[in-house]
Amino acid sequence: MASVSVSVKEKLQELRCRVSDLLIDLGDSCEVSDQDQRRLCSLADEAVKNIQNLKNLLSNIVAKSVPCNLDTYVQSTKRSQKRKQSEVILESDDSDSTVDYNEIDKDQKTTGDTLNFTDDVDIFDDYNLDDEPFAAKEKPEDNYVISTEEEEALHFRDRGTCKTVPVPVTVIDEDDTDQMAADRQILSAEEEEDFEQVFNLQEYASVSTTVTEADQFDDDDFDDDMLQEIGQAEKSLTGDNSMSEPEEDDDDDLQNQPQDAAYLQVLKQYFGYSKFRPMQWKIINSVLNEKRDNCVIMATGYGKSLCYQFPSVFTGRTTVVISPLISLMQDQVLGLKVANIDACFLGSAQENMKVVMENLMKGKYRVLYITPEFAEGGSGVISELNNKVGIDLIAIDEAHCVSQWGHDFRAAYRNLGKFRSSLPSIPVVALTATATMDVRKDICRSLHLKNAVITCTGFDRPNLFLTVGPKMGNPAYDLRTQLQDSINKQHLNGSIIIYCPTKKTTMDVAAAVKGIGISCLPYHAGLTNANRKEAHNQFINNKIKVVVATVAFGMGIDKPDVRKVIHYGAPKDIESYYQEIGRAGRDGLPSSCHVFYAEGDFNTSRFLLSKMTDVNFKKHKLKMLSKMQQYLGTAHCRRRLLLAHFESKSLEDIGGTENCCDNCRKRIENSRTQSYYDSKNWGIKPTIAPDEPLDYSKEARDLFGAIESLGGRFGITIPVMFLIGSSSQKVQKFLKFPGYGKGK
Ligand SMILES: Nc1ncnc2c1ncn2[C@@H]1O[C@H](COP(=O)(O)OP(=O)(O)OP(=O)(O)O)[C@@H](O)[C@H]1O
Repeated sequence: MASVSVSVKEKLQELRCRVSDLLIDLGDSCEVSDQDQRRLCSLADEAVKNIQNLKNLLSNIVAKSVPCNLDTYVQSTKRSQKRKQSEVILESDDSDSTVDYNEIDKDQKTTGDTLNFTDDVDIFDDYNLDDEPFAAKEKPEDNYVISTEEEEALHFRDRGTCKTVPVPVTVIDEDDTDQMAADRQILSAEEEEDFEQVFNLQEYASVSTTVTEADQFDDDDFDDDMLQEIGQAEKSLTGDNSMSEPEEDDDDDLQNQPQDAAYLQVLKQYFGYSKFRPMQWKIINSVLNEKRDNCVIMATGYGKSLCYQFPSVFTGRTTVVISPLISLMQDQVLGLKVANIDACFLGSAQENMKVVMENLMKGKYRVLYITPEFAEGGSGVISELNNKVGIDLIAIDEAHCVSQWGHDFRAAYRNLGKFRSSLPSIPVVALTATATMDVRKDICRSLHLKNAVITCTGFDRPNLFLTVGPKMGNPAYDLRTQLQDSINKQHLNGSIIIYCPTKKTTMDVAAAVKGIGISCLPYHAGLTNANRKEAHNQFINNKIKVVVATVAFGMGIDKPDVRKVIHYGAPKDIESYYQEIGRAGRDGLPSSCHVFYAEGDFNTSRFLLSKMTDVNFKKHKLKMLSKMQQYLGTAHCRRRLLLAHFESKSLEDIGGTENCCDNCRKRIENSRTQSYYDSKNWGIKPTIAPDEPLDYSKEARDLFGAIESLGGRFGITIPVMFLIGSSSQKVQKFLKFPGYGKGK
């Protein structure tokens, strides 16, 4: 008998990756011959049979050892690596990239050794979460043991009951072997964000079964009423091209600034700001002087960090910050140290843990960062800190992770309510940039906030210009216009992030960008830690102006001069999109956000959703997906559509200007043309009505009619020539066919 090894799970993971890649490729493919269709079908049938065999085998193994539902087990292989992990292979080449288990050090394990988890081995908080934005991580359960035969069979070897299993290996592209080897080397890179969607869905699905009726809600879609309201607001604003200013620092009334100059002095001395932004002081005051809980929803880049960093710098006590990412915490600690504020984090990447703990208890640090997993088991440390030094507040950053209905659910966040209850006298401040009404309620309820002050600054980022365009599938061709500035000028003023949905697209797009003469680097979880750090540093330090990345890149990026965020492929949902474009224009200067998309971009998501068993959750995710589709396809103001997801208030004052979005700009230009025609009394109408979406249904019907009439044998050119009644030789033989010249 042998413990089930990481490589078994990796194989399963690879299998999942291959299948998902195939689906993505399929989404983009256009024409497949009948013969190829048949071959594909028979290969797919064969693969399905083999997967069934694999499931049966796993079923036997699992039934012997761990009582769990097989489907859940197979589908959540990735999560299982953390939850039921029995071995971890120690890394050799890049200590940063791997697990830093104190327990391993003690046992003096060496590279290549395996570590069997037992109850005494506490791996809490020991994953490097750098690349695992919101991976659920839980204390592993006991080992379970499988036979050598079973394990070998799981390695897809031709043995025993598993004779038919080898097929998945043949599906792996040779080109991908390096990539997979890289994936194997780094435990944290297993969290491949290409499949984040799959895992999130599965995790949601498994968790959502525990949702009580009270937890469920009906999320409003962008229904007709809402679109009508948006349309009316647009009409009322047509012609107004003044740029609405962000509600920003100008508001200097008494409520926004402290009476006592001592606060402003600390603000200046440590943070370098001469005044608080609106709402910052209100939150700080309610924590420091009223000891109130707070739920803070602030637009991206508004200044949430100061709200929790300031209090303990002022009092000389400590603030505990719970944050989802080690890299984010490392950046923040570094930033604070530069400002001469002592800070630390407790987690795997912390060296000299003993010294840090001693200093912590002596009151050296103003800000202590921990992960939610640490909080789960670390309330003892925190209450000791409170007794010895005093804690001003517990801040829960990215608090939307607490909600299953948000876009980045993380299981350990769900347990922070218990952590909070164990320290009832310390005020809690939950902060996020993206929370709908229901997510806000979920945050307050799950974190057990008491009589919380709710602050919402509004979500609008008026300096971001929003546009959408078709994705033709050739990145170099598609991106050329968007990157024109960079091509023309040697030194682009500001930086660009290009987001792609998969690792493969990331590499393709990066190659295309390089091909058109712009230096850039890719960033995704399949690269080594060193490569990712390199890309990150070069981007932050302006050595490269363009980074092409999956969504793994960006959380905590506070680069002020990102001038463009481009999505090459539809974003996952509105909330993720809002968060991702939040990295543009943080200095408040005009910046733009463009999405290239094609209808097929949603195919994979739809397919995955169709497999979900939890009806309510599936419904919710489908709504989120269709909202994103509506955003991309709308002829109305995109900004209002985007904000309508978060705001319940009237959107009349928002957007509608030339600098708002492509649709508003078009509408204003058209209305100008209309006025011009009117002033000339020419009686000619512009071809496009100023405030109405265009109806091309007749043209579409005619085109389909022409395609049908011609027997569906041609591309688009011949049917169009046929429709317009062309006299070209090419359509001469079709003159008598029904529909010829119908579109003249
Ligand atoms: N009172 C202030 N005056 C001037 N600048 C400020 C003030 N407070 C914060 N900032 C600046 O605002 C920027 C954004 O701050 P911060 O990173 O805290 O935003 P955030 O709300 O956490 O954004 P995100 O949700 O996108 O991470 C930083 O560059 C910070 O220096």
